[in-house]
Amino acid sequence: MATQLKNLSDFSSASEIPSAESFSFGIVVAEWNAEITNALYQGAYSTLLKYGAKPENIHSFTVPGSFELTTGADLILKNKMVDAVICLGCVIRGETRHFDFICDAVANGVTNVAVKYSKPVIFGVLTTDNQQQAIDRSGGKHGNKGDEAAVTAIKMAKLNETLIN
Ligand SMILES: Nc1c(NC[C@H](O)[C@H](O)[C@H](O)CO)[nH]c(=O)[nH]c1=O
Ligand SMILES: CC(=O)[C@@H](O)COP(=O)(O)O
Repeated sequence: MATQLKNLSDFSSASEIPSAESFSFGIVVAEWNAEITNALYQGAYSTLLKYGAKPENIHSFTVPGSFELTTGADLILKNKMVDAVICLGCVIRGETRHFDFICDAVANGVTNVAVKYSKPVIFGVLTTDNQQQAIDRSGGKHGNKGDEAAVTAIKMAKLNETLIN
């Protein structure tokens, strides 16, 4: 698996990460699998602060499940002046095909919201076969996808700023 070859929190050799000081962010977090999504949120929030974001410029909200992340992101961009939205969730496969429908809906949904508002909407959603894979990617041995989502949001906000000006 690709993630096993890359730590989600290792940016030591990554391209330069811009300062987040001038940017505002929305974070929308799914309540399903809260012990995982709370860890993703802590990773994302702390990473934004690490690269200079101001607490007052980080607007955080929760939604019931990952399926609602699309609507959450849309409502944030409709009502808040932010430079990027980070969507955090954890979808763990069950016995039925419900997993597939949620994952497809969220991936396509957040992409459509990003295009609708011409703003970066980051897919920080774990889509795993079991709980252990989610634990490993929310602060475990493979790092924290929340960290990765925050860095992606900073880089995309900078790109947007560069291309607008
Ligand atoms: N099973 C998981 C869900 N299911 C709930 C859906 O996301 C949605 O809230 C419901 O279908 C009502 O629209 N959500 C997750 O985030 N993770 C899961 O594993
Ligand atoms: C991803 C889901 O919705 C899943 O947790 C639901 O479990 P099941 O497919 O066994 O109903």
